[in-house]
Amino acid sequence: MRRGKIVGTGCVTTKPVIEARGLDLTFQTSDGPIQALKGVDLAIEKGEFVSFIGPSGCGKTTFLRVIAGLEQATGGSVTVNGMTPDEARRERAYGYVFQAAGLYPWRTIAGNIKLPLEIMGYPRSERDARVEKVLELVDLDGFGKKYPWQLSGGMQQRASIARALAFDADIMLMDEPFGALDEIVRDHLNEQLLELWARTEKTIGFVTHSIPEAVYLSTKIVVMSPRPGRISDVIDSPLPRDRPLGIRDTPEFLAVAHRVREGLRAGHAYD
Ligand SMILES: Nc1ncnc2c1ncn2[C@@H]1O[C@H](COP(=O)(O)OP(=O)(O)OP(=O)(O)O)[C@@H](O)[C@H]1O
Repeated sequence: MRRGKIVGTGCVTTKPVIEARGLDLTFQTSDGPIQALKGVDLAIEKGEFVSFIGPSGCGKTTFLRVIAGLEQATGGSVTVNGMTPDEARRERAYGYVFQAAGLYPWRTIAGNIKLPLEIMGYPRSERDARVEKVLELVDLDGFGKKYPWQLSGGMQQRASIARALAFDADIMLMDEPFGALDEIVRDHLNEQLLELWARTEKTIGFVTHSIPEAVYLSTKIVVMSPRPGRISDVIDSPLPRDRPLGIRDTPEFLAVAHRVREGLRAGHAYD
């Protein structure tokens, strides 16, 4: 059994869904080694919404890619649902959302969402049922027959989230999915993402540059600093899970945002 509960002497402990221990990653480049991650320790529990925030080059994307098995660590370990990242990738343990929506322009929205399911050999009826379900989850029901260019940027990004949801994995890894969108659209998508998270109870890892976005979305905020990339603070949010956008004006929210900002400032002291 790869995942689940460890039952000890009368107490039940749930294993973290994602766990990194002493994680190092050094890229060998023609200009010499680049230490992208150093001594990263982190445990993410089931159902958490974890944001990674830090200045450019601090290793946020690299960390997400290591979790996803798209980069190999050069030291330490990572487990995903108790598996190596490579095994977890093969078992489709996560959905991955990239910075750009990356939809094929010659395929309809439904066709884009279906593509990975087709490659994996899912039967047609199953594919159609899944597409309908995920379009509804991202509030795009009725848009399956449209082409990407017929949708706004925010809708395209929602379609790419739908594509990542199609395998119904428990984990979603999202690399700055709303970075290119204007603030009003972003606010709306943040609200929708929280609703989606509440409905599906997924575990989410989310990269962002935005302090308000990190604080609004997360149950845990991981502040990272560069050269070498490491974790400088981990903040467990005291905010309730049910969060109207107005929560951003409350003293509790501003206190968390202040701590994130302080963590980022401390990280910049390495410059
Ligand atoms: N494939 C690679 N080969 C060599 N160096 C790399 C590679 N990928 C990332 N790096 C380097 O590793 C460091 C961390 O990069 P990474 O993209 O993870 O940072 P980031 O925090 O996500 O940055 P940003 O916010 O700009 O996306 C940077 O110095 C980057 O140049």
